[in-house]
Amino acid sequence: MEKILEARHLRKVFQAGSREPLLAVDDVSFAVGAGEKVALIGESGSGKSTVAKLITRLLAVTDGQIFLDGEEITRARGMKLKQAYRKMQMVFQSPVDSFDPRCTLGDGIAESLRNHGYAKAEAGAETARLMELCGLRPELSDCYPYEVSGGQCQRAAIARALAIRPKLLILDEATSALDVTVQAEIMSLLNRLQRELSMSYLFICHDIALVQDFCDRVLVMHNGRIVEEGTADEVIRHPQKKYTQMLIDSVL
Ligand SMILES: Nc1ncnc2c1ncn2[C@@H]1O[C@H](COP(=O)(O)OP(=O)(O)OP(=O)(O)O)[C@@H](O)[C@H]1O
Repeated sequence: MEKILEARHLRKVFQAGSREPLLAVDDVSFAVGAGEKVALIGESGSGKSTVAKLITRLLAVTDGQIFLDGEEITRARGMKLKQAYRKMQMVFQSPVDSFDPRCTLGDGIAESLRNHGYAKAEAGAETARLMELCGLRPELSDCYPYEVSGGQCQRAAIARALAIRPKLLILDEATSALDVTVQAEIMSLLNRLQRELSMSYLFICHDIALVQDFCDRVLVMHNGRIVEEGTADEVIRHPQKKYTQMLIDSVL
């Protein structure tokens, strides 16, 4: 399978003032294939978000390499990083915070399109199409982030991430702040979008039950390392590590 993302031996050490250095990510290697949905799970503090931030270049790696669609982006900056963001987008846990509170949802999505070369009129039409694709009524385009529900705002954040047709979507606890029904709606939206647009997902969450029917492969993270890997069924039915069993017991 063609690889859209490859992380090789990633390491991240946080060094804050006089405190002991903290090894948050320790020799993490994995790949995400084209069209593949991979889950990265683990308890709070295991290093999942740090991995996401290293891959999206929001944090600099201490060591290791990152390849996106065959090209190394480990230290990409400027134009090269902008080009990488055309292929990879991220959706965060708190959709309201990821939008500018002074802009409507429609403006937020259109801005992303404009940043990537769309003319104003085209951006308006494409925003409407994306909102429809993500199950949002057109009139919500004029709402501010704090005027809509968490689920609607997360759909808008997904619409914005899709604006430039990325090959890879990194979702960091993207449904964790939503109640169970809305969570299920967003998972079903993500499933539909994946089928229609053949994207790859790196789905980061602490809840193994959520990814059970959704992801092709599961990576289990503990203390900064990937300790187990397999299909969701393999990992859930035959966990190899006590830690994975504990994660399963806590939710299933
Ligand atoms: N900017 C930072 N500076 C110092 N330490 C950090 C920083 N970001 C994260 N850490 C530490 O790195 C470790 C891993 O954190 P990380 O947020 O990646 O875990 P996580 O698995 O995503 O947890 P959560 O789901 O709670 O976000 C934790 O011990 C955390 O306190």
